[in-house]
Amino acid sequence: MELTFEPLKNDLLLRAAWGQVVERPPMWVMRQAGRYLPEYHEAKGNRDFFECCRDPEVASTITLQPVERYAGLIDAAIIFSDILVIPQAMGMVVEMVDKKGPHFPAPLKNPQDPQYGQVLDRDVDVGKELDYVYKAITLTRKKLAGQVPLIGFCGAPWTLFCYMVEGGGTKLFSQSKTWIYRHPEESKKLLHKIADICVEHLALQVRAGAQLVMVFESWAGELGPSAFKEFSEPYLRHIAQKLPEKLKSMGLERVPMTVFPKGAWYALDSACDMGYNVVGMDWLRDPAEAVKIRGSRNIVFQGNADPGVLYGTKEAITKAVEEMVRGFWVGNKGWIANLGHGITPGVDPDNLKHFFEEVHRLTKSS
Ligand SMILES: Cc1c2[nH]c(c1CCC(=O)O)Cc1[nH]c(c(CCC(=O)O)c1C)Cc1[nH]c(c(CCC(=O)O)c1C)Cc1[nH]c(c(C)c1CCC(=O)O)C2
Repeated sequence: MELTFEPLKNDLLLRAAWGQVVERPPMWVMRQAGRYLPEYHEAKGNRDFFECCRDPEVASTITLQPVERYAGLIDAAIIFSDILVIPQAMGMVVEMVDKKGPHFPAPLKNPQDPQYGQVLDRDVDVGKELDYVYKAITLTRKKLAGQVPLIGFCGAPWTLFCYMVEGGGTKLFSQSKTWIYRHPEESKKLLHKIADICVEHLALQVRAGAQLVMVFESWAGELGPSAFKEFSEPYLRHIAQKLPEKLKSMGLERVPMTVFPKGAWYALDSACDMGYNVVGMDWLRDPAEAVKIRGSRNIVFQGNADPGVLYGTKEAITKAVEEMVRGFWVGNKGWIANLGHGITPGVDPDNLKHFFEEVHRLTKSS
């Protein structure tokens, strides 16, 4: 049951993500639909964040805002949703506290916490629980009318696990570390359960119209190399392996897959072998060094300017773009221009325009 939409007028992102030679690098930025845009606040009004995610009309409107503002420059839309919809689908309560971020009133305390057993045993009907995401994706594809491809996403198991046990953002990761270093087997059971739900959620997003999927491992950098190998990598691999199988069983074509193991600079080499087409990276990594590590593998990089450079001058932004272009843009392939993490509140939207224009200017004839 494949839905049909208007053909893509701009498929640059998809061609680049498959590793093809392209006329210029595609570009978009993480969190491009968000708080730095005045029109975002207008569309959101005084609604709660998750209320906006659950309303396909509002979610699609917000998704389209950067595509409209940066028309002709931006090469992708990313569905307005959140990584924390998976813990919600698993039965946990998650609130978004204004200016503070996500809050779980009842995080998973330890393996004896009855909620842990409930979350593990629960037979999650992902299609039903997250139906609003799929409706928002389908509606967004219709509204996009082929302008640019639509990206679907999920949080990676380790990152979602952190939120589920910490109850929100954290600097110490004390609960997450207590779990993995005191209860490794119980932690892995939960990570595995989350990974299976990720596969299902991504597959259903593709069925609804997502044309590339991205897995956000935002807290990868909290793990050292060996803990990453044990508590993050196996689940990232699981997703990359199972998603194409799942899509096939649903009669759907495969889509390019991106992994973003933020902060895990030591894992770049293995990230190139995890089964993903695209590997995202933050600004701690020098582009030319990353390209060296990749070697001859047909992996595409995504990133990686410091999002904070957008608080700077136009000259500073130009310099950051020049560094990326010099390092990443070799042989007219292998790079999707982006920031190294999400765009932050308070950035002047015109500075993002300058960022996009400079990527264009500096890559058009090379
Ligand atoms: C860790 C994480 C979350 N959510 C997400 C991640 C992974 C990426 C990353 O590492 O940043 C992913 C995400 N969140 C959002 C998107 C939408 C699409 C897009 O990129 O434009 C995406 C891809 C919207 C959002 N998700 C959220 C907002 C802000 C909501 C608001 O206050 O209006 C938006 C636009 C809220 C959110 N959601 C989350 C946090 C920590 C916060 C709050 C604080 C913050 O942004 O610093 C969890």
